Amino acid sequence: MTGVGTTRMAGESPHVTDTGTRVIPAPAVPWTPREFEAAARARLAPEHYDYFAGGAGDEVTVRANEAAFGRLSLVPRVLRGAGRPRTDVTLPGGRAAMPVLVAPTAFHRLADPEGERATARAAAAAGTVMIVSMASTVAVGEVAAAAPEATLWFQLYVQPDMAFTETLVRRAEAAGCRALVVTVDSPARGLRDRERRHGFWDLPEGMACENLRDGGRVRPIVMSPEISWEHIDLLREMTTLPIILKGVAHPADARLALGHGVSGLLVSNHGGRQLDTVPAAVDLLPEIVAAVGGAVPVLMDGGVRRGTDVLKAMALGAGAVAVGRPVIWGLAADGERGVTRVLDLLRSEVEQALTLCGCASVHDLDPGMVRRSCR
Ligand SMILES: Cc1cc2nc3c(=O)[nH]c(=O)nc-3n(C[C@H](O)[C@H](O)[C@H](O)COP(=O)(O)O)c2cc1C
Ligand SMILES: CC(C)CC(=O)C(=O)O
Repeated sequence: MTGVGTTRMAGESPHVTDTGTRVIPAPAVPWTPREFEAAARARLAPEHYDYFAGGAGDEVTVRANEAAFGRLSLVPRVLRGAGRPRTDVTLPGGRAAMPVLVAPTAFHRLADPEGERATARAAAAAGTVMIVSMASTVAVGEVAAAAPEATLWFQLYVQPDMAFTETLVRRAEAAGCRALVVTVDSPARGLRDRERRHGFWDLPEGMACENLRDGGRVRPIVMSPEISWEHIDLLREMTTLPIILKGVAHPADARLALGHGVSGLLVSNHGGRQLDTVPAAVDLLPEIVAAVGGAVPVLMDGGVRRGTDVLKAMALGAGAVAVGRPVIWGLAADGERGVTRVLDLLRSEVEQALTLCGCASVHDLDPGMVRRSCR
């Protein structure tokens, strides 16, 4: 007889097979962040599911991000009497109750009519940071108004028209955003076959990138190969907000960034959506952490799906992690409630994994608790 757990969700009835094994049927409500994907897929138009799920090229990096966590093992410590662990962290833009942030992702109204408003309310309920995408389908000021308790950071693609970039920065400041996350891995848009196959180029009628409004029109997002460190210097002069560079992958760039007044780095390959065959984000992390030498916090995103993934990244030196697709899946599956549940699952998994590792907080994690296995 295999006891699979003591809690059951409404509507579930364990039954016994003729071999005597107790079977719990697939839950009506997803129990893990990964299980939300199927629920979301069932509700999304195929072209929108593929936009959210897909990546660049052969999606080598999309797969690598999750697979790399599977190749890392956690080695717990015992008998430390650590008690119930704390999960809160201090970040450049303030504190968060958990080390899992909402990564910037575009077009939330494709997933739920409330769009980014719903995501922000769920992030506020979880006490975590939502990084609002510049390509949000609700203007950042309205996101802030819908979730006054939320801690928001604003993600920016520097626009070659620096006067308009300044307009975007002022909109983020006026909305109360506490940091700017400047995405630097996008001098061009990634080559995404799934989007091309569907001919997914535009948002449906009545939906737009609301932050890009300029008079009577909505500007297109320009991804320009002309953007350079000079633009980061201009941004640094433009605002007192902490600047976090998102998408740094090479340790040489991490070292360069330190000379440009940044308050943090977010190691990321854009969820495998920009340059395909970039290494898994968690595999890039140790070299970047070493290059930065503690000068600024290093965050990471890409492939985080479990509390144990969060611990692995933090043991390797991340100050926090962010999740992209799991939040989208929660939003598409069940709106604000779905995002709340995804974040709550991740928070409780982090707490449980810290307990099992003998840690009183994320500060007790260290690289010696992570091993690379040959799987
Ligand atoms: C549908 C989608 C839209 C995204 N939009 C943006 C964006 O507007 N700006 C940005 O910097 N990154 C964007 N990203 C990348 C995420 O911020 C993040 O790097 C990535 O999703 C992390 O990987 P994960 O989805 O495996 O958690 C997007 C990712 C996805 C999946
Ligand atoms: C609208 C896009 C620029 C958003 C993005 O970064 C992405 O789809 O990965």
